[in-house]
Amino acid sequence: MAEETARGGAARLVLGVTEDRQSLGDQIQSGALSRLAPPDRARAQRLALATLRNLNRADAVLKPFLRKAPPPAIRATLRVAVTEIFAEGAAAHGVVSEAVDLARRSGRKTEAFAPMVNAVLRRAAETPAEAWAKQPPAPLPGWLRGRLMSAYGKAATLAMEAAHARGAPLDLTPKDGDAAALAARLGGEKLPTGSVRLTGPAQVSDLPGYAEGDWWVQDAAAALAAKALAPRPGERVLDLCAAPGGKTLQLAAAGACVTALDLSAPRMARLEENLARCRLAAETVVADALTWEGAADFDAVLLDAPCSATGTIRRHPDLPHLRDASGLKEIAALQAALLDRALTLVRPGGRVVFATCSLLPEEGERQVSAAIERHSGLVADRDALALPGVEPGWIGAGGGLRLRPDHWSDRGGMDGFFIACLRRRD
Ligand SMILES: C[S@@+](CC[C@H](N)C(=O)[O-])C[C@H]1O[C@@H](n2cnc3c(N)ncnc32)[C@H](O)[C@@H]1O
Repeated sequence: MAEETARGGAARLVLGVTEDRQSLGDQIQSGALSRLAPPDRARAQRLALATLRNLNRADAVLKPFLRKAPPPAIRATLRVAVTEIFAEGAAAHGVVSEAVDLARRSGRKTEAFAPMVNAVLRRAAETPAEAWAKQPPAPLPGWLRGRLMSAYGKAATLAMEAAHARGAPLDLTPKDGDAAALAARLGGEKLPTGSVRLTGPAQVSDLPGYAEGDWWVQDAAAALAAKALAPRPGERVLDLCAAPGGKTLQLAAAGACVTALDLSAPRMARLEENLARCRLAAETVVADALTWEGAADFDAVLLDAPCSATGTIRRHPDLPHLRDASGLKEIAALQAALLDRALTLVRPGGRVVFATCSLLPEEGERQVSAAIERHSGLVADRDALALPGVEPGWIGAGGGLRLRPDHWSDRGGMDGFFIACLRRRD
């Protein structure tokens, strides 16, 4: 497939996800868009994300005009083209002629399909816009949908699917905590929880204050974990699964003495870059949290555990194509082991914040109830979750904060997250 245009790059990314089960991140990191200039690279990514969020709509618009399934590369080109026309409002003429060109230039196998691409897209482009709009949001894969239905019911699950289709705005955390000033500076919205939200496309590194490290990108839901830990200046805080460091930055900005630990050296290198850009300091350790022999007297430990990442589908629409339920048991067992480990590293009376960017109770509520059963004297501190902007209904019976993509649906949603603050009473 030709790569030298943003549309070609987008089709290649979509194909990589749907056919090769390769994440967008991995493809981009391994150079899938390296032949494009930076603005086209960004456009290719945006278009691939939009296409993956709208695959069912694209397929519904294309279906009446396809007599049989086209080869995967052609299908990806068609899907990207109709997404650009219907979701982004691009002029059909230019989109169709480039898609035909792409088919022609992409190799012998696809060349023969160029006339078909032309005929199908010309007719599909005439489809009334309502045919696109009336399609329901893409259903989640059965393994995930079933679990969400059991946990939250049908209406909430459909609302989450709708939130996934809408995508995610860009949320920032101000280093000095002054969300009103940052919102005014960048023309964003100050969110009730203290993050700043920007809508519309933005090149992050071009925004005022990026180079100076005045803020960092962090979803509003993710920002609540460090807020629940409420670090005080001078407190010794361990960030146990720290990279790439959004929460480390929050803890350090609050004046805590932070030890940031992560298993992954490349991810820790990104954490160090982030600290340097924001002119913040933390001790950094590359180690396995399960075997690391550190001091066991931290005032607080933040455990942002590895998880299914099902709370981040708004920004990672490739995820439902890549994951299935296999591995869930293992990751839940790792979370329990990490939580047990975190509890050994905090001083008596200290606190452990457990967080995952997952929508699944087995990676959230059930982890906390099981830990409380395993450890006498351990309690979930509900008061720690009574933070500005947190609605009381988001705090569950077990004392954990359940955040979902359909929360704040009128202001652009939030990532799915679970956060609990545990205290050792021994
Ligand atoms: C959800 S991410 C952390 C995100 C981070 N807290 C932030 O706010 O930017 C989970 C991290 O856990 C790390 N990890 C996984 N297993 C680990 C282990 N056994 N010990 C330490 N870190 C681990 C991964 O490398 C990954 O960076």
